[in-house]
Amino acid sequence: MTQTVIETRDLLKEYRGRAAVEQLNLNIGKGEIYGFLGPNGAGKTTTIRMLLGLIKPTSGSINIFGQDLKRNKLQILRKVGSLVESPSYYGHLSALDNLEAIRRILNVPKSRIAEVLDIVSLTGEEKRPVKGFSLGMKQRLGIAAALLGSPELLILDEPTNGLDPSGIQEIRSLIKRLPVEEGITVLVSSHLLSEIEQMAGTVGIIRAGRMVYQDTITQLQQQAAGDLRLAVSEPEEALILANRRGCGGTLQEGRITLPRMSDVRVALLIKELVENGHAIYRVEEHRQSLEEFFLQVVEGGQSV
Ligand SMILES: Nc1ncnc2c1ncn2[C@@H]1O[C@H](COP(=O)(O)OP(=O)(O)OP(=O)(O)O)[C@@H](O)[C@H]1O
Repeated sequence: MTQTVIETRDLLKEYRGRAAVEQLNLNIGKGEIYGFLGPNGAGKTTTIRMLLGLIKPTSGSINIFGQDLKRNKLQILRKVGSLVESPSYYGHLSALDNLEAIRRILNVPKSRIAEVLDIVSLTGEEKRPVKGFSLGMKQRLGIAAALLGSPELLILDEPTNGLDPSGIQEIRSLIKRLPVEEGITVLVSSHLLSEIEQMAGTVGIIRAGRMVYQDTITQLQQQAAGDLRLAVSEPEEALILANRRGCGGTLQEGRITLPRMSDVRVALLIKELVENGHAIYRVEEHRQSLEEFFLQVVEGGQSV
């Protein structure tokens, strides 16, 4: 069984009596890339700040590496790297000098700087002043800084915000390599499903402070898969036959619309329709795009 790295129970954070995060039960397994999705103001940053011990939950519990964050904060946070909001630097200093300042605080070997520069593909750029870096390079330097302490868990809050497509691509491929090459578990937040879809194995969708969906990307894709549409010669009679088989179909614009069902059931239904003299003109799967599904989830129109 996969080891759990982050587990929250009924996490609640209130600001002046108003819940920013409510009944949040996160479950993140070791070596996962967990995509934490939600529109602006949904409560992602508030959750992340609680996970990093930057703010205290109003109630509920946070377990990281199997330990209670409240009781073992320092011990836990020593193994966590993070990038929350834009990283801050000394612009006039080089990437190397910026990393060196953090290295001294963390008291890690000097050789670690070259390692993290290599991981984020900034080797060769380390002597340039950071103020001349592109936004994407600055973000990568922020990730390098977060990796200096050889964390087991990396928490990134909207790391691609404001980046151009090539910057987004660089960060994405960097994040994807981390569990495989460095054995790091990653929690990455975003408000864009398209971005998370391409790197995360599991997603948690938060809406108005509450988790409304938490499962694998594969499962999310299956949920988004739509219904089946049949164009047949005698739709009314065909629908009666299908519903006698418990298919739960309806008639829409002269076509039979059926909820998602297994390939075997589809084959049996078609066979039976043909045997009963129906001509089948078309069998179509109407797929909802993942983005449409996501919007339905975050706008509250879909129960998942
Ligand atoms: N310090 C605070 N005081 C009062 N309300 C706050 C505070 N911090 C956050 N909130 C409120 O909590 C809710 C969640 O905010 P949060 O920043 O966690 O959302 P988010 O999902 O990270 O969104 P964004 O992507 O815009 O940062 C919002 O309604 C916000 O106004």
